[in-house]
Amino acid sequence: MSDSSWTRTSPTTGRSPATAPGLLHSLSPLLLEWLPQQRWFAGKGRPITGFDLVSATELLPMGGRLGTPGLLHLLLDVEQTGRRADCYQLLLGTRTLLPPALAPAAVGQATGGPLDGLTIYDGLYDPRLTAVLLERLRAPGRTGRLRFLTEPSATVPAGLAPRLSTAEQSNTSVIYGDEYILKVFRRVSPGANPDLELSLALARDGSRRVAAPAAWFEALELPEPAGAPDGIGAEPATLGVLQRYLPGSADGWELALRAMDDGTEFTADARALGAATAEVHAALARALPTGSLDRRRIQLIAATMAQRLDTAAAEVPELRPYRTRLRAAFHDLSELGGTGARVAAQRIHGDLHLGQALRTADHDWLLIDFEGEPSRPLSERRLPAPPVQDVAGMLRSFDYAARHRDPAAPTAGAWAERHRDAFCTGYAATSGTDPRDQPVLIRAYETDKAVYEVLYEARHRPAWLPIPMSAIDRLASNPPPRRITP
Ligand SMILES: Nc1ncnc2c1ncn2[C@@H]1O[C@H](COP(=O)(O)OP(=O)(O)O)[C@@H](O)[C@H]1O
Ligand SMILES: O=P(O)(O)O[C@H]1O[C@H](CO)[C@@H](O[C@H]2O[C@H](CO)[C@@H](O)[C@H](O)[C@H]2O)[C@H](O)[C@H]1O
Repeated sequence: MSDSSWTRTSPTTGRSPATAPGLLHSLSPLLLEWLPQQRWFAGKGRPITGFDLVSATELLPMGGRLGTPGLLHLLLDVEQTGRRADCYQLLLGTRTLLPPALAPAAVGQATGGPLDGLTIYDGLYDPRLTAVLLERLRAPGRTGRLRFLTEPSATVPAGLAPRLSTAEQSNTSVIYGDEYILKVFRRVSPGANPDLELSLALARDGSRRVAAPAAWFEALELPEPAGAPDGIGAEPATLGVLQRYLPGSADGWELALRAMDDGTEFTADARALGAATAEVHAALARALPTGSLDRRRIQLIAATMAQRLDTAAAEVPELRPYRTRLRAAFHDLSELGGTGARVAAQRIHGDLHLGQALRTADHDWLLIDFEGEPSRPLSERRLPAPPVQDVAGMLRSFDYAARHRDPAAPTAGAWAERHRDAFCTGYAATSGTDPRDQPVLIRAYETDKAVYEVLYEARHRPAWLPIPMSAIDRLASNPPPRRITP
């Protein structure tokens, strides 16, 4: 590969003139090694073949006095196996000397260009830099192509102490003084990120089921890379959201596992979570556009699900013997479309599972992370969808919790059934619509989710593959969700 492929830049980048020349040239060799090691890097296993600098903004001058860090904001298109893959957001710190506490954040030492001799590191690890970011978020306005906005009803105090979140996550979050949490999106697409769009709509509707956004930032006027289906474009791209932090909260996954391990019941919580989910759905339907799916759209969804099954089966051989029987669920969905039935659709969470529900210190359930399924294009994630998709996600999650220690444990099936049932009962009592009365829809969405999970586990956690495989086995023999309680 020629050196020039590493230094190619868009002619219309939003970088500040002081940082542009040679910037990518000196960073490329470091990023080539560092990026694939990051948890949030989505293109693992495929070689990086080029970088394209979309924008570069100095938030704090680089190469200042000895010991003074600089902060450089980058949007970087990564090309893999010769095609543009994703755009990533990097907040790079620069120092002449890296203190030992920041060693785990090191990216490497730059040679040549404007960064020559400086140590480059992930700036989100550095409280001095994340304190600067909070100050920038508190003051609405523009810096280069970055725009910082605040929610008028929120007052974020100055000087809150930052710390990097240690949660396992797809993005990177910084907690400020136990009052606010800033999620910095790593993979960036044009348009409002549904995590901001939905949380804001819910908070403005008065919902207490969401951590209210107080400030956010976005990228403006970015060039559309040639031939990129989901590249950075004319619409502002959400880059980060500062939301209320819920100290002392625990997520539904931890709580369900604890209950499972202790042999205690979690059904009252499951019921309350079903009710909370129904409340969120009602608020989303009030606040954002709704619609109904016609025959063509239902059949398209069914065909897409069948396609995803084929893709997963091509990669995971364990799935192949079940393919024909699983397809029946998608066939039935398609037939449902053929009957002329219209299915109500609205904005939904899109990737709901127990880890996306936080139980506060006051035993109230809130939902977080409205980003949708990260592997799907943003445009698709923002379409109205049947709320039963979220219900199916949560039902899958109770099954995961039950089978987490031993997928074949004799008690697992009954535990899962009781909690799935309690969730549906809570949902039905609040919404007036019982998901168990939509067996074709719920079976199709549950099957689609289980297929997604098989692929997810095969790629990320192969030891967990038996968990969704046990569901595949069950779904292939077609029992619709059982109603235990009325
Ligand atoms: N508002 C909040 N209050 C307290 N903890 C939170 C809040 N939002 C997120 N978290 C914690 O951070 C973790 C990751 O958040 P999430 O939004 O799921 O990030 P990602 O989309 O990067 O995976 C959550 O599992 C939870 O532990
Ligand atoms: O955390 P994300 O929103 O990025 O979601 C991805 O990772 C999840 C695992 O962390 C994965 O969820 C699956 O495992 C969970 C237990 O760890 C379980 O509760 C979920 O039901 C199951 O789907 C999720 O699918 C994936 O998109």
